Amino acid sequence: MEDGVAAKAPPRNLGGSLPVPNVQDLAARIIDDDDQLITVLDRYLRPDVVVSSSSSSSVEDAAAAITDDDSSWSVPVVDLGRLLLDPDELVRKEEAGKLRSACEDWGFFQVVNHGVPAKVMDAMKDDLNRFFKLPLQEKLAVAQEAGGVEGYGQAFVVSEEQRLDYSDMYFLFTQPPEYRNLNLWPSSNPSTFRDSMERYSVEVQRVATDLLRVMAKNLGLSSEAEKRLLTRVAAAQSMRMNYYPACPESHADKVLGLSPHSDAVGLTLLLQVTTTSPGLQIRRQGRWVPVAPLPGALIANVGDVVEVLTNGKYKSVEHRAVVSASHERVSMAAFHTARFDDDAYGPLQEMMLDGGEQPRYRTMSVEDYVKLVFSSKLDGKKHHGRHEDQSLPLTPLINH
Ligand SMILES: O=C(O)CCC(=O)C(=O)O
Ligand SMILES: [Fe+2]
Repeated sequence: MEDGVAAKAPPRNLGGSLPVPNVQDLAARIIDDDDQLITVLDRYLRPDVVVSSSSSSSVEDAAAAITDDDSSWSVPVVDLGRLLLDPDELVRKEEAGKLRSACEDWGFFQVVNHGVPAKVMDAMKDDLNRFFKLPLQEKLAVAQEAGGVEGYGQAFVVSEEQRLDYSDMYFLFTQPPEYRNLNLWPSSNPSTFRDSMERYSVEVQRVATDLLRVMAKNLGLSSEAEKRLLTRVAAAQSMRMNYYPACPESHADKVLGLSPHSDAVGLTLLLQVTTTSPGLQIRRQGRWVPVAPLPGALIANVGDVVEVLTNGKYKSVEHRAVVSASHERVSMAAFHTARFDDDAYGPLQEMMLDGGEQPRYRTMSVEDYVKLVFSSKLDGKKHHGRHEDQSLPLTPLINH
């Protein structure tokens, strides 16, 4: 992708999901009768999963799931204002050190003081809450089309046997503006949705870019390699908006809001739209660790693409969402990626040459990679992660 060249609309044949029931609608019609529930929720039940703390109704309860240890289980916090703007270089360096260890050791961190105006965040949250509260028929005005990935519906359902996630989602390409399919953006209800999304999207892409610049410095990349990192990781953006209805008490710990997965993108910035009800958990040292929503923060996480570009120095981390017995929950993930016409995802030369390392991941065209992602189910860490296995033949799909 050359600078200044107008982007073409994304390919329309990226794959799609099998149609599934609307979970918000299903939850609204559920009667608290155990026999009936088992039938209605059959495809959502996870006999193989122990969902701890899912029935907790408050942030405190979720945090309490990790009481035996201490703050070493809370996700690190990075202050972006301090990182970029503090007049004292030592302070900036100290914050950059925090970002480095967050990337190397956690793969997840909360970003505070990020400069996204509170009114931009609040308007986005309000419009999203309003959207999900609309009657089903109105939401279906922006429903996913058969074979498409954008719109209101579900993603990653590839078989009738698959266990389903207890959530609905609304997915849109947001950056560059040429990627937008405005037919799938509400125009009149909520009437401010498009405007809120435009403003929020620009701000969040700026936060991703700021973070990546410091990450490039932390990795010791040249300005050339930094540019490549930014093009591969923050040239495009899509939003996945998630709605998790409350689930009857007797079943809330038997379903999952979102299956364990790592994000198949460069860098994710997640907004916990609902801050009063926890749900996000990350896998760390074999345990599921809840991430308590910090009001106003964005939660950043390293995606599979950054893992590939850094040749495994920064690793993506598995996470999932659990549901509450008493509260609905809304979240919004901003995914940052390359543009579709960028050539390929693969380890950056500089990330290998420095340590004289071999590439540990295959190089794959961006479009093939995205198609692979959308045609699979969410199932832990995979895609490029799979190619880390040294026993796999390292056959580049395309050379570059
Ligand atoms: O709802 C959450 O907290 C997690 C959402 C998420 O992981 C995703 O949309 O990829
Ligand atoms: Fe995710």
